[in-house]
Amino acid sequence: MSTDEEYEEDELQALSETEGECEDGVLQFSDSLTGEVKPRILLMGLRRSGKSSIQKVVFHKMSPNETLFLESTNKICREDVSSSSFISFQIWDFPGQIDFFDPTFDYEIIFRGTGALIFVIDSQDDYVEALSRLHLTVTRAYTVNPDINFEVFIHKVDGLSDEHKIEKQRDIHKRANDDLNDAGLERIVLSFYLTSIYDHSIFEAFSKVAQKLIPQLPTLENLLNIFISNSGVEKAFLFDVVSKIYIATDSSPVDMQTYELSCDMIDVVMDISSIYGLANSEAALPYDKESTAIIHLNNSTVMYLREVTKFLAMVCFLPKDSFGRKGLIDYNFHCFRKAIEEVFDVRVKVQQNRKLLGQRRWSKLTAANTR
Ligand SMILES: Nc1nc2c(ncn2[C@@H]2O[C@H](COP(=O)(O)OP(=O)(O)OP(=O)(O)O)[C@@H](O)[C@H]2O)c(=O)[nH]1
Repeated sequence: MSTDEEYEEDELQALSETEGECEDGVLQFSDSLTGEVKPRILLMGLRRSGKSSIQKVVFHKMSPNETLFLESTNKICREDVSSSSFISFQIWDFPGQIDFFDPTFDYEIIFRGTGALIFVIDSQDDYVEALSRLHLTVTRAYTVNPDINFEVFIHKVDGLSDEHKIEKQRDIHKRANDDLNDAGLERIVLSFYLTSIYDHSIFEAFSKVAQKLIPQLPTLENLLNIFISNSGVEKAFLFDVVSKIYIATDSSPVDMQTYELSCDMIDVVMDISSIYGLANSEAALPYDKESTAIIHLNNSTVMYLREVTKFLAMVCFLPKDSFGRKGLIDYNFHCFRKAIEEVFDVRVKVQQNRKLLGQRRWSKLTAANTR
């Protein structure tokens, strides 16, 4: 074990002891010592900017209107998202008022294991304070861990006209980057997204954030490219059916309408299956190996959904003519699924090895502490 890792574990151990009284789902550190280490996604931003709403809508299927009744978060809330074999990370929702100068908040430990930091800015509010907070957060995080992906969600854009949205994005982009340039930190890259929980933009933005944390992404894209070019398909997405995050697509550009249609198709399949398709009513998901759907659109395009793994589905768009060769498409899909399984097998093996290593470290640590 490297000295760095030893140091981090000592710190985590100390912190887990001080955070001992946390409730379920609220910050606890011991898992990272015993089990698989999942990349962290931090949700930060000012109070009421919409952090908890984003988490609830994307990962808990909460309807956007219900978020009006969400109470303010006053503790760091951690949640594991490991619904699919590829999407495996933790989301940490921070209370808006977190103070970097508070000695009990050890931001170094938190940032060290972070994959992405999402900073939420309420676009319907004055964002001067949010921008200075963004600057402080990003510079702190970058000094601890320069590998973090910094993602800025310009949120609640549902109330703005298209012109206004672009204007705000340009202004926020300019001001945030100017602040970084003034501090001599132009090497920090911020990515900006216009988001709202009232449409699909939040799912699209989260998809892009999650994709950056999937090490197998180039392989998946490659497989999708091979699949579409040999099957007469125009566009294919690989979806996590629970969150409707697309974890990969082929290399042609993504058009928002296609993405929205795919999300709607997944909703239709899940809704119909949960009403009519469940043989065993205790099954966790109304989705299994038999799940498949074909929708003919009125513009001669066919949408085709197939199950790939327990939690992944492929949704593709193809012209009606190409769908005539369904046998070929199904054969190619079969090959695609086999390849995905192989990628998945490698990942499972790596995870098992990591877990073993973690358990060994944990027993070493506890043995050392009891001595
Ligand atoms: N119009 C609009 N309102 C939103 C959107 N997202 C969240 N909200 C509203 O913003 C308010 C605050 O949302 P929260 O999710 O509680 O905000 P938060 O950032 O978690 O707040 P703290 O827990 O205090 O840090 C709620 O009333 C939400 O309904 C959005 O995309 N559009």
